[in-house]
Amino acid sequence: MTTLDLKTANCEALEPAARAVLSEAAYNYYAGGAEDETTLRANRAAFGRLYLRPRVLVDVGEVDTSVEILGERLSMPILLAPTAFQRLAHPDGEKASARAARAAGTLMVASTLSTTSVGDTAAAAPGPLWFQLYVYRKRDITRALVERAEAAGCTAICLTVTVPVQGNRERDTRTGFRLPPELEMANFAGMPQAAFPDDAAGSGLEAFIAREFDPTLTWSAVDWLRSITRLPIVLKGIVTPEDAALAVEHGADAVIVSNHGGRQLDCAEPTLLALPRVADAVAGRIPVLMDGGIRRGTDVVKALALGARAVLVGRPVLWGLAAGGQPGVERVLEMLGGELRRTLALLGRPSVSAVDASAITEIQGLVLPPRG
Ligand SMILES: Cc1cc2nc3c(=O)[nH]c(=O)nc-3n(C[C@H](O)[C@H](O)[C@H](O)COP(=O)(O)O)c2cc1C
Ligand SMILES: CCCCC(=O)C(=O)O
Repeated sequence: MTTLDLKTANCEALEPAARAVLSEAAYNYYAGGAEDETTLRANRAAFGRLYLRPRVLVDVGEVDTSVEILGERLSMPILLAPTAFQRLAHPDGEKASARAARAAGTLMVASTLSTTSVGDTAAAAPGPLWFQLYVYRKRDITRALVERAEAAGCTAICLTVTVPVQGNRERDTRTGFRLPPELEMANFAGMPQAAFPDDAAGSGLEAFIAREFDPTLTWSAVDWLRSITRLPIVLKGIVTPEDAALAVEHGADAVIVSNHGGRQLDCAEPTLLALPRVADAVAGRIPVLMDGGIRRGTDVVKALALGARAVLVGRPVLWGLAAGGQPGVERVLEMLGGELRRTLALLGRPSVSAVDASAITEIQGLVLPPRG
């Protein structure tokens, strides 16, 4: 990958460059979704159903993309979603992504299933870092993970609630997805949990999840988590108003509208369409974030207009990382941030807080919050 390639690409254009350097199994693990990948495609397609309503003759000489989330001021409402196994993409893996997030003035959510420990990731890029948590059958392990995240200085725990069992990822079954022997799940260093079961046919990750993740998890796990940490709790994977109301009731400090990038329940509703209903149920009591299919600055604006405080990006960061390491991820963030700034100017909304439902057209079948 040359610097020129990085300069000319947009987010989606980086995917082929990443594919060229990834193993077949790693590429398919990153790119893939569950079953027929209906939700994977629908997440992206939903953005095409919404159009923007530019206001003209507005002073956009200064455009402010900054936003505040859980007490942190970020340069833009674009965070790095938690994604597992980043050293499959590049030897610098999670450290490179965390440094790129820092350089861009935003933050990364470090996955439980990282190939770099949360302590090493935090040390590589001092600043705000959230830790994404999966709850294990063995609660001692879960508690130890939370303690490590706290010791590393993480500023929030992001509990992902979309994986009671793994989605049916046929690409990974076909490739027999597993980690190469030189990589481990570094948050479990020294524990049997650091490796996939070695006798599993098909996807090693699926066997690992079946063995370790707690499928009996209920809302009481959120109360338990609250009892063991004072860090803010962000619930990732809320897509219905019913669950949004429960999240607020159980003391969540923020929610992320997410269907796990179409990797878990296929045919789940695209997140852009779920977002306004969740935002409506939350009614401003806590911040609502969203992810799934964000590839352009206009996508970010559409999500903000439907009630999101900020968005997260998953796969584009992996493409940038694979194609160019830390500079590749920096380039992804620069492209998205630049597109966002230009979109706000063209839209006649000189700041993120000036974006409300009046920025988008109404589409039949979409329940939008009332016009601001
Ligand atoms: C390769 C890959 C690994 C992921 N690993 C995790 C993870 O460890 N924890 C988690 O909460 N979400 C994980 N996700 C889901 C992302 O956080 C995010 O919800 C999703 O990728 C957003 O959609 P996008 O890729 O279209 O931006 C992963 C997604 C991908 C593509
Ligand atoms: C399914 C849980 C493992 C990592 C992950 O979240 C993903 O691959 O999407």
